[in-house]
Amino acid sequence: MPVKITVEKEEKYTRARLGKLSTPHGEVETPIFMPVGTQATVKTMTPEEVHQTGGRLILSNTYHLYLRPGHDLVREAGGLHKFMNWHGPILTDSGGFQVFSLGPLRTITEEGVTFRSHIDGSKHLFTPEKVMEIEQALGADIAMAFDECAPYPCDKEYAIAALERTTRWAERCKKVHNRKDQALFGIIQGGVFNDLRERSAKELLAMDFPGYGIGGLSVGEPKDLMYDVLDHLIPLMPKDKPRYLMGVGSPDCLIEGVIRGVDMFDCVLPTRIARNGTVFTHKGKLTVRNAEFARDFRPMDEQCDCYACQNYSRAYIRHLIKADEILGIRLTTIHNLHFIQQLMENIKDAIRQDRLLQYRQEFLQHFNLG
Ligand SMILES: CNc1nc2cc3c(=O)[nH]c(N)nc3c(CCO)c2[nH]1
Ligand SMILES: [Zn+2]
Repeated sequence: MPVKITVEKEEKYTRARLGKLSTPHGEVETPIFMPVGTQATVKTMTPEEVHQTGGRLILSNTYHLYLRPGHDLVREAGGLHKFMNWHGPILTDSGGFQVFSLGPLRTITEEGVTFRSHIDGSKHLFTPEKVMEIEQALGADIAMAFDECAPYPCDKEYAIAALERTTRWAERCKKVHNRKDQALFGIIQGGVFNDLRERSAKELLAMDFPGYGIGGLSVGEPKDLMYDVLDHLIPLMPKDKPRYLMGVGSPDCLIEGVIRGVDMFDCVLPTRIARNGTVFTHKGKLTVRNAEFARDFRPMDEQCDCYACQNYSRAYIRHLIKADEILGIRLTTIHNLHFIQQLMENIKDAIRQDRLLQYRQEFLQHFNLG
């Protein structure tokens, strides 16, 4: 069993749980936030900085690495861990989401998805079998099955067709996946329809994957709708397998997801907004590039002990960003990754003390959303 979760403690008043996820590249604590390293790098960070800010398990993308530099090259390099010098666990997404977000540039058939590269417009076909070949060549510890992520909103017929295809494609992935040191996770679909979610879960649970992604969410649906899907779905999932809510999320969604029993998260938000000069602080979001901070010599977040907040002022970081100096977005990225990982540490502490609902209250009080 290359990947296994051991639940250490269930929080008394919620479905939250503290766990250990063991993988061929080491053991990590859950709940866990995975920084996104789409093209085999967490943008602007060295692996040491990703680790320093609290990152332990990172995500990379099959779609992007297949197109550039190519999975054969990564295999020749000795696999993704060696290629990018990250020696902790890695998870690769299957491209299910990426090719579907390509919109008109792609065509879905039972065989797979034909799409045009966003890089040079060349034509490609992703089938479940092809995606498994790519993910096995990349060599991540966890490989996601090739799925069809239905958009939001979509009518029930569309969600049914996408769910049924996702189940058939999951079978095809399982049939050809044979890398023993890599865990294949199924992905539950079903849109925002609880009866379809139940059906997708049942069909995929019957295939006995070692872990499950919860797909088709964080695609523009209202947060309350996402929470409602989780409230209905998670009780149907086995307690001894990891639950990975794909593409989530913002600080409030991380807390709400943990409360509902989610173990794993990934989201580009912290690193993406950092590159736009916006950071999370204990008092909400702050866009440090704004003129109001030109002569503000305080740290970005006065309660933060990250490298950026301990050594640099808002004025300096704003100056760097305005001057297009790369150090600027490196510092905002260091801070945002540290902030999110610190939030996960606080959440784990709250689970240990059975006070996660109080922690939610305390955190959301100051952290004005938006
Ligand atoms: C940002 N929101 C989001 N929703 C997602 C939904 C899916 C999904 O349904 N399937 C797959 N394979 N990946 C997904 C990803 C990429 C990973 O972050 C998503 N990302
Ligand atoms: Zn900081």
